[in-house]
Amino acid sequence: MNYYNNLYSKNQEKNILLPTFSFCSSFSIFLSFSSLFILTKKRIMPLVSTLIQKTNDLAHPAIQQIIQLYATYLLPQAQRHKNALVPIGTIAAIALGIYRFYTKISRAPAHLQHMPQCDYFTALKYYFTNGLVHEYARDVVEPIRDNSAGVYTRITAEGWIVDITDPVAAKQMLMKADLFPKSITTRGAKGTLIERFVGGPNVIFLNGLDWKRHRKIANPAFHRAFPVKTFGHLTQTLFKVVEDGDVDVMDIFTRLTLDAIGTAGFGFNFNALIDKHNEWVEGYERVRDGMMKPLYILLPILDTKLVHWFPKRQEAHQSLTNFLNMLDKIIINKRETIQEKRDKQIEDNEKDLLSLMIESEMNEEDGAVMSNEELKSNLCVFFLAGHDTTAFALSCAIYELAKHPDVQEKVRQEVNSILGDASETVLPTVEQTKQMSYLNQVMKETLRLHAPLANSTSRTAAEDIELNGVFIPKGQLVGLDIYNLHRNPKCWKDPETFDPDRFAPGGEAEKQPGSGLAWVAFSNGGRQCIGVNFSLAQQRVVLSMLVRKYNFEIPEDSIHKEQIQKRNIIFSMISIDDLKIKFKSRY
Ligand code: HEM
Repeated sequence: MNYYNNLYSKNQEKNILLPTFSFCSSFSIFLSFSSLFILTKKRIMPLVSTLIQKTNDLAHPAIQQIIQLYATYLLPQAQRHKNALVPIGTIAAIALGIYRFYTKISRAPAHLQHMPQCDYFTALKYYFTNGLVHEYARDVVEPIRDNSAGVYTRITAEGWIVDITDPVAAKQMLMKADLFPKSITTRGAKGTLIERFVGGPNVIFLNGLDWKRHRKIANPAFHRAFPVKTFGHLTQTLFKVVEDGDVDVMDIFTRLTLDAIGTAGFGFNFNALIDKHNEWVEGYERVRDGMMKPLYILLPILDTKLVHWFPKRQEAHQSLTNFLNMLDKIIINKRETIQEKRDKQIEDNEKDLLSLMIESEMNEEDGAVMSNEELKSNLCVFFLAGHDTTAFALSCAIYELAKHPDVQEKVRQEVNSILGDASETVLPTVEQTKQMSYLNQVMKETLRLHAPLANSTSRTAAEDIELNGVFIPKGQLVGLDIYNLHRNPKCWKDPETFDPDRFAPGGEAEKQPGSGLAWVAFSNGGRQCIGVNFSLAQQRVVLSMLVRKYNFEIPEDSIHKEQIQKRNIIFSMISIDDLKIKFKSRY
């Protein structure tokens, strides 16, 4: 643990707040010296002129403008009226101080200057204003990606990170999980909303032996849980809620996936599809929305010691406490019922993930266990990682089907050939969904263009290492830029075009250059998404039932007509505002 703490503190030195403090102190010193010079009035003019010239050569255009103003208007005045020296000197000192501040924080640290860097302020603006993903990619990342080894650096709230957009480098990183442990900076500061929800001991953030123990207990649950009946019933409920006309797909799929993860995760029905204003749904939304506020990530003290100043924030904390208390009770009850059923040898059909994890722990021969606290923390991350992501994937799939009527019809024909074309609702079985190969291609191509996680969580290089020939120093934060890797023209022909045939047998996806990884929607290697099959099964059931029941079109006045307007939210998750699709019943 000490080892990770050392890496942590090393990374913290690169946090964006620290240069601010260092600026304040160096600026004060600078100001004192300049004032001293000015007050003694000794040969001040030649010194000022030299400084101006030197700074002007190096400075950013904005600073150059300030210097030009100073040299054109203020300096001549100063030469005429000697009394004006003090204020003018102070302005000069401030301008130079700003320049120093700018260069100090906006340039990547020396050990990263051998790789391309994203513009600092553009990156910050994107982060804090929930910027549009495609604009950021087009203006900032693409020029860097296409003219480099696909390894670049950018600033984030965690500090300077090295991001990967190249398939070979991606493979090198993902296949050496031990050399790239998860960074603990991602968890958030102690006591914040984020940290209380997902920062506990769970499979997403743990490393080493603890991670292995969690994964060992959770893996069997995810290999056995294919609750297709649950997914089918929820889709039937969705049919009752949706009316013909413009449907906000993000809204309905977020509600459906919330009910799915509640029911299939730990046997709790949020009832979000039927009643989206009930206390549990609204409570969960308060927590989710609260976690997306960058201000509290940047200034965690507002979320902890000073939280009593912010009543809305307190409400979010209270909702989280209610949710965590509810999970505590569920876990205790589940342990008791499972033990009872074991004693009476009663078999359940579709078991939830929590039951399967408790059973897998009971079956462990080498005695690996998970405490109730650990079980709870894992349920929280299954929640966060599993429900918005799948809702996003479903929404984008329906969008692409609406945009490409030929693909929509081909999927419908395939599904009808398996489930029958009678005008009635049919719940597919696991076996039937596995036969839907074209639907599967559509899902994969959707996840390529619209990966719900635009970036992986950050890792920390455990030693000096090279990625695709680029040197990465020990202790450096590293991550996958999934969005820009999935659109890398070195891997994909016409990467912006939606083409499910890329994933046909023998298609482009199977013929990737080198031995890299160009499709990593669920990551890969030891730390691949544990919920991949759970999510894919859910998508197959929901999409196959929807294409049989409805035709889809993009409304004429949609802001997404040409391209989905995706926004960066938190943890590199992406959201879409107001994505409406026209639904028309077929029966
Ligand atoms: C379309 C849906 C989903 C996508 C695109 C997705 C994507 C990902 C990605 C990219 C990672 C790797 C993150 C990293 O290494 O930084 C990941 C990890 C993970 N995902 Fe998912 N996920 C999805 C659904 C789910 C579901 C349904 C669950 C659980 C119910 C889940 C649980 C997890 C967990 C626990 C991890 C961490 C695994 C580990 O580190 O051992 N995900 N997911």
